[in-house]
Amino acid sequence: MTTARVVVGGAVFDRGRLLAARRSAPPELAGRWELPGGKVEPGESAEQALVRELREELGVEVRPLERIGGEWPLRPPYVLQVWTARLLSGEARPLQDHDELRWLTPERVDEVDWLDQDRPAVAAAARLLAGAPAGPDAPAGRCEPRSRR
Ligand SMILES: Nc1nc2c([nH]c(=O)n2[C@H]2C[C@H](O)[C@@H](COP(=O)(O)OP(=O)(O)OP(=O)(O)O)O2)c(=O)[nH]1
Repeated sequence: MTTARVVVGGAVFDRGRLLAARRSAPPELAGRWELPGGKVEPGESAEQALVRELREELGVEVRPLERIGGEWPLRPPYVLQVWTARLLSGEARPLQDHDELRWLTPERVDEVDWLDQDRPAVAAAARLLAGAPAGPDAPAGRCEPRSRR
């Protein structure tokens, strides 16, 4: 049996909005929107990987807050786990893997064509951002709905 490898996605919050990133590659995913992130490397925690990936891909510094409950299969052996994160500094730019970024308020989160595997986590993130309970799989603690920088 192959061990699952984790891809960590970040539900990045800033001033009441969620960051969405449009993939530019590979061809089968290009044009669809995701929670930016990437593969967790050996010896790294998911939070460390998220901080590294968002620095590389978007040029921002974030602080991971908490994991959104659940895990979603990607192409084997990868599974997607999602963490909420607060934007600490930098202005997000599509430096790598993406060709467009958008900051979405919770009401407008459905405006973009999310990858199917991201949709449950995006819905949970939008509920957290709106200050509502995130459902049965929600993390026990509350996530700060709005960042204060
Ligand atoms: N980052 C990210 N990847 C996702 C999401 N949903 C989803 O299906 N994927 C897929 C796309 C890729 O096949 C894989 C992650 O690859 P990646 O290209 O973002 O990761 P990486 O930066 O570590 O990749 P690499 O260039 O080092 O190979 O997971 C998501 O929400 N975030």
